[in-house]
Amino acid sequence: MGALSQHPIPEHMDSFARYLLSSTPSLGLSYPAAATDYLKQLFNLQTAWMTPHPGVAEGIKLFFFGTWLASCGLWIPALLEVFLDKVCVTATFTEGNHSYLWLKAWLDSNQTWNATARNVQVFCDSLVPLRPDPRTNAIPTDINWMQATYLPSVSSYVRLWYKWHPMTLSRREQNHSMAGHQILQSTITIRIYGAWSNLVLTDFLSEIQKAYLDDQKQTVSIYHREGNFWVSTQSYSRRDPTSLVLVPGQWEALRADALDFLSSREWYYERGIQYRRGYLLHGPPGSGKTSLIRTLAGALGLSVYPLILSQEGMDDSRLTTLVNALPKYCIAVMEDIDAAFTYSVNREDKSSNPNSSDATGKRVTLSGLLNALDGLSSHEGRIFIATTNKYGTLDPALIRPGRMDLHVKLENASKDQARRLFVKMYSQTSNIALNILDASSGSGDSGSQALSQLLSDGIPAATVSSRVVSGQDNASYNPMLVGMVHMAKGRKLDQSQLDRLAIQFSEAIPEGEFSMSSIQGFLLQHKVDPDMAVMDITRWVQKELDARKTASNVGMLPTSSSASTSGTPPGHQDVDIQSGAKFNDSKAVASPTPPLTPPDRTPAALPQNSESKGE
Ligand SMILES: Nc1ncnc2c1ncn2[C@@H]1O[C@H](COP(=O)(O)OP(=O)(O)OP(=O)(O)O)[C@@H](O)[C@H]1O
Repeated sequence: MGALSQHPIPEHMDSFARYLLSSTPSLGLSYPAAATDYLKQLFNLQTAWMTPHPGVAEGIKLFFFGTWLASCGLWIPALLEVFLDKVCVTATFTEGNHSYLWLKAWLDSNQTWNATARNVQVFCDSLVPLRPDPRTNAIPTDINWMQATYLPSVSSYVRLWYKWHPMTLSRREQNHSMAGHQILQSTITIRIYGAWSNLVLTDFLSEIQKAYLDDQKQTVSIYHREGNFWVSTQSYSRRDPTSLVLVPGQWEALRADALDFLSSREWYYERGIQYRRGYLLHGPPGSGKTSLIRTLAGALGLSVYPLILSQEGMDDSRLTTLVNALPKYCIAVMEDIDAAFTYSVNREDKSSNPNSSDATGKRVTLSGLLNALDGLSSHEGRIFIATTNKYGTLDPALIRPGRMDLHVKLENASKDQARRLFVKMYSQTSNIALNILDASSGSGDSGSQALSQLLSDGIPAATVSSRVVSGQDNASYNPMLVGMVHMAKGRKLDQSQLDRLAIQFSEAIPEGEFSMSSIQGFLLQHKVDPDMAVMDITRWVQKELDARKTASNVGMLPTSSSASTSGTPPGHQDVDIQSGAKFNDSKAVASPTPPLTPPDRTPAALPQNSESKGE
């Protein structure tokens, strides 16, 4: 304590002690003697403690400075965030969500981005629409050309401009668990600077959505099931509706009905009717059911969601989950709906077939399917399309109006369809593909070199083609190529020559005997040689009919392919989508100028809410 007395009591402490003693008489101290001593000791003790070794004092200062700096590291970014929140808009786009595809389509079509992109990850996709080459500003014409698209590299920043606003993009990737699978999920965050209101983001979103929709006009996306989710896995170029050779008016009527449905949301809401539409496409194999769905999806600009009812692991509850997870405005497809149930698709037939469940013991039941189709969730703009080759076996409850509103019957090729398919195949616009392996050029890949070799061996193109495909080979002829060879450009036909050959061709095709796909297959064998196709058709038809007769004799095939079509399910009449006449009446359908009445909204075509499901 001796050291403590070295420190003189400061003036202000003295006055403070006086004040303290006057205000706290309970301490029982009298100033100055005892109290002064007491305070002196107290003060000296304190100052001694606060006057450590100079090195320690510096350390303490350093400690406080470090703490201050560290707190700056916390509050400066927080303050910056508050500031940026005021002047920037930040938005995140996660892979798997539609908005991510919008952003990607916008980036793909953004010329500044494509011309200035650095530090990027490159993707190559043959189905992305071709963009002009930034160097030449021209669309690449080489048909092997695949469009490269860029995304910012992971963890890098990219700077762009959006309508006079600086913008940054950054991309992250994270492992994400989905239905037991680890999926690498990418997230892109954009920040638009100088955006005082959210309107800039609204503008941006509508711009990127438009870019996506513009792309979608050229391709159709197909989604697939991953557990209980839908993921986009594929896209394909839209099919030109004119390449689909149907009964006149059939395509136009179906398309008009679907377009009218898509623009009739209010109509459905006002009447309290589920805003959904169902189409049932039925007809023999190869009559174009799948092609029609794809073409329709392209024409409507909707994505396709296949509901594969017989897929392993699919049961009622999963089906309902998947149907509920469908987005607004899409096409859900149930192909070969009859095959979903290995027993008859009829509620009366309750015989439980031991083969009817998959290895997991799960399967979809008819009641489950009906419940999923009717569903409690909103069906906002969904189009359900089912296909079948066995129309007659389907349960009436499944295909009644309200579930399957329009039944579209596709048939084996008529003479008229065969003629139009021929014209389509050999019209000059389709010669584009024929230039790929132009043997006469002698240049190019090994395929065309092989063909050049054949030609230089003195075998005329048409001879090789026809000998290989027409089965005229004799023992001494050992073709080096089996199947259709693409020899050279086809003979150029003017319209009258083409029409004349097409009529000759169609006259050899028996009405309603062959599927469109088998005729297409035949024509593909002669794709550069229309004359040979006409010469060979009679032989081919006879061969096919003989083969059928043989097969039917051994009990493998019905004598006529028409027998394989379906019939009409009990209690149901087909609705002709054009005229309201029975769809079974092919003559009415084939009328060259079908009346295009408005899509049916007759009471019969609307859901019968009162009808119980799955009874
Ligand atoms: N009406 C048609 N017009 C043009 N091509 C057709 C037509 N029908 C079928 N094809 C062609 O035949 C092939 C098979 O057609 P698609 O798969 O659409 O038939 P499908 O009726 O769905 O057959 P399946 O019942 O066996 O699934 C396709 O290459 C398609 O282009």
